Amino acid sequence: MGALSWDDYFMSLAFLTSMRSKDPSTQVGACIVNDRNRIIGVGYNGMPSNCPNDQLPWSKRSVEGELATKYPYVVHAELNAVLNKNAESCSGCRIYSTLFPCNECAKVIIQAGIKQVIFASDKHSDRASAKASRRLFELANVELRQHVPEARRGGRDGTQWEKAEKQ
Ligand SMILES: O=c1ccn([C@H]2C[C@H](O)[C@@H](COP(=O)(O)O)O2)c(=O)[nH]1
Ligand SMILES: [Zn+2]
Repeated sequence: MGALSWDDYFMSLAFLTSMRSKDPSTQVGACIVNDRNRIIGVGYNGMPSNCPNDQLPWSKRSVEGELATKYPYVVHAELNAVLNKNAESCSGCRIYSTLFPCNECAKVIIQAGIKQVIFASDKHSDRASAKASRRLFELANVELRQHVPEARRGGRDGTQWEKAEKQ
C-alpha cells in the first residue's frame, strides 16, 4: 500500500481533531495547512476556554428557547483553528474541515487570507448559513472542494471514512 495522500492525511487529522468535541450531534474538526504542507493550526467545536462545560448546554433545541441551546455559546472548529495558529499568518493557506463552514466561519476564513477550503460533509447545505458561505467564498475567490477519499477512488480501505460519514 502506498503513502497516504496529503488530502487524506490532513482530512484524517481534521477527523481525529473532531473527536475531541463534546457536541453529541456534530463533532467538527479543522486543520489549516500552508503551501509547504506544514500544519498551521487545528481546532474543533467546543465551548470557550475557562467556561465550565457542565454549565453550558449541548442541546440542539429547547422549549426554553435559543439561550438554552448550544448555538449561542459554541466556538466553531474553523474559528478555533485560526485562533490556535502557530504561525504569524494564515495567508495563502488551505483549510480542511470535516463540515462545510458556516457563514461566520466563512468570514473568518476570508479575513484570515485562507485561499482554499476542503470539506468532507455538506450535511447542512440547505441552511441559510451554508448558502451565505458559498456566496461569500465565491465573491472572495476562495476555492471550494469536497474531499473524495482515495478509498472512494478505488484505493485503500475506507472504513474510517464510512464511520465519519454516518455522523
Ligand atoms: O462552520 C461550522 C458550523 C458548525 N460547527 C459546529 C457548531 C455545532 O457545535 C455543530 C453543528 O451542530 P448541529 O447539531 O449539526 O446543528 O457544528 C462548526 O464547528 N463549524
Ligand atoms: Zn462556523
